[in-house]
Amino acid sequence: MIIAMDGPAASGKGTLGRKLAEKFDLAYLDTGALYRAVGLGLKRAGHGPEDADRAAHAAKTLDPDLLNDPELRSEQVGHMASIIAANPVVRANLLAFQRDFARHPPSGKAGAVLDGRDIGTVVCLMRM
Ligand SMILES: Nc1ncnc2c1ncn2[C@@H]1O[C@H](COP(=O)(O)OP(=O)(O)O)[C@@H](O)[C@H]1O
Ligand SMILES: Nc1ccn([C@@H]2O[C@H](COP(=O)(O)OP(=O)(O)O)[C@@H](O)[C@H]2O)c(=O)n1
Repeated sequence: MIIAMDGPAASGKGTLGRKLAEKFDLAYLDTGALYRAVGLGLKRAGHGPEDADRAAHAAKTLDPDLLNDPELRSEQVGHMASIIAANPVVRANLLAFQRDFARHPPSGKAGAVLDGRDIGTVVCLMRM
């Protein structure tokens, strides 16, 4: 089972998505965190979000440890994420990560909840 939570910022995707994942024992992925993690990785390496090639590479080689970093939620990293999210190569590279998570949820879970702006429209289409 895959549950797609689509919606704009602060519409409650994360709140409801986490609750659904807990209730049905599913894996949960906050896809905004992926874009934020790319931003945080660039920031730590001393680069800006406009560096398209570096952002694309960082998205392909995403460091999963960054997903749990407290700085992920900072306003600066959120701003970087919004610039990075406009890069089509970054989006394509993160698509692979998201689809893999949906197809093979971690920890042997029977399904996944994905939250983001484009889950039902792009990431988790019927024939992905
Ligand atoms: N059903 C709800 N009723 C009232 N407030 C809510 C509800 N769902 C979420 N919120 C609040 O709205 C804010 C944004 O929720 P969040 O789940 O972070 O949104 P998103 O993941 O879509 O950005 C949070 O402060 C959260 O506590
Ligand atoms: N599926 C997604 C999730 C986030 N994003 C972008 O990633 C940035 C960070 O998202 P966020 O963590 O603040 O998540 P929201 O609660 O704003 O959806 C935002 O600028 C979103 O536009 C995206 O483009 N596609």
